[in-house]
Amino acid sequence: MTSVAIKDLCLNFGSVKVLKNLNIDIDEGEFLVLLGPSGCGKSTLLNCIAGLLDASEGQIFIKGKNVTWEEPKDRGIGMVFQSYALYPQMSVEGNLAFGLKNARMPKDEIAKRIARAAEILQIEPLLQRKPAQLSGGQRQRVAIGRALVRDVDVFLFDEPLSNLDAKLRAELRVEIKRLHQRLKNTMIYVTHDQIEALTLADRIAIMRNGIIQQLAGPHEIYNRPVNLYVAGFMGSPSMNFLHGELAEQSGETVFLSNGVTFSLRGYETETALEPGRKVVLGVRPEHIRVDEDANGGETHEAVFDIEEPMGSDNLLWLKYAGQTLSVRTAATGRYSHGGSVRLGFDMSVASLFDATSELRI
Ligand SMILES: Nc1ncnc2c1ncn2[C@@H]1O[C@H](COP(=O)(O)OP(=O)(O)OP(=O)(O)O)[C@@H](O)[C@H]1O
Repeated sequence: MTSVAIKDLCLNFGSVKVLKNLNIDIDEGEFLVLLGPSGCGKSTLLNCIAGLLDASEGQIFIKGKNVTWEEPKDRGIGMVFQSYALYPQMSVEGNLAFGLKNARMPKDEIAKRIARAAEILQIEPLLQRKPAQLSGGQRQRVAIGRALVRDVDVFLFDEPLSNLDAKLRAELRVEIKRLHQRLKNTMIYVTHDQIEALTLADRIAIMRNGIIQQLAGPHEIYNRPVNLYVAGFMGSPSMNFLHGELAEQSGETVFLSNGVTFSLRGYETETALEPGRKVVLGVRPEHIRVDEDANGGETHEAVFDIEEPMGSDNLLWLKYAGQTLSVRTAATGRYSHGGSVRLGFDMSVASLFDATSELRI
């Protein structure tokens, strides 16, 4: 069943169109991540769903009810902000109880809900402390608790982990995933961190300039990006892009780039690969094999520039066909600047894009 439906949603700030005709159906219990660069409209979309901003056009439905003009408190949503938004003069317990007291909930029900949230989030020992006496991670847990006690259908998170250091961010990320598995609420989560998006999401909506570029599962987005933008945005370091054109040689379609020929054997597409078409070949750093691993099939000689050890593996930066390539490999310390490295490209996991439309072929 659909939990949140966004229909033809537009939002303008004066003459600036920030959200452009968005349509999304979010299933009950789904974890949807809104991902994109700063300024693409993620928070604006979340705020529209929350009712903190009014839509300029279109409608928002939550559990089948049109909530486009409902007050935030009547939408059945709980929101968690990056800034925690806790009341500094109140204890953790006071912060958790505040909204419920305002809604005139009976005391014993409030106590029951706080006890449950505190148990789920493991903040029982902190209930009498003030926010200033908590670490960043503990504060964010309390902020999540405040949404939890409201017993809402939909949780909205606006970059909840951005203020935390890397280690804590990774820990809380796992806790949020666990929380979702336990509660099975619908969650909509804004971030610009692609690791958070890939690890948490059932589906990711990649946004750019107020438009959704691709809405799909993490595997699909990473492996079959619909256009050059999504391909370049997901993955660190970015997918390698080689510019060139399609050609036919000995009855086979090949890719030519700066005088180098690549066989496209293994590349799956339903589109005709017409010779002469200008294209961009995209290959992820982990999909290029080096040296002995590259044996078998077509190989290419690239020139080694530098190596970046990443702990679990290494990044090699190479020059090939006048372009820079990054390659992720277990091999280390073997190469010297200017030396040659043999490469094998696996076309079954590569991406081809039309150079003009930038769409996947
Ligand atoms: N109140 C406002 N008035 C005018 N323009 C605004 C207002 N709020 C946001 N914007 C603009 O709308 C665009 C989208 O902003 P939004 O905060 O939704 O982006 P975002 O993707 O969440 O970015 P970030 O990750 O930096 O928070 C930006 O260009 C921003 O400058």
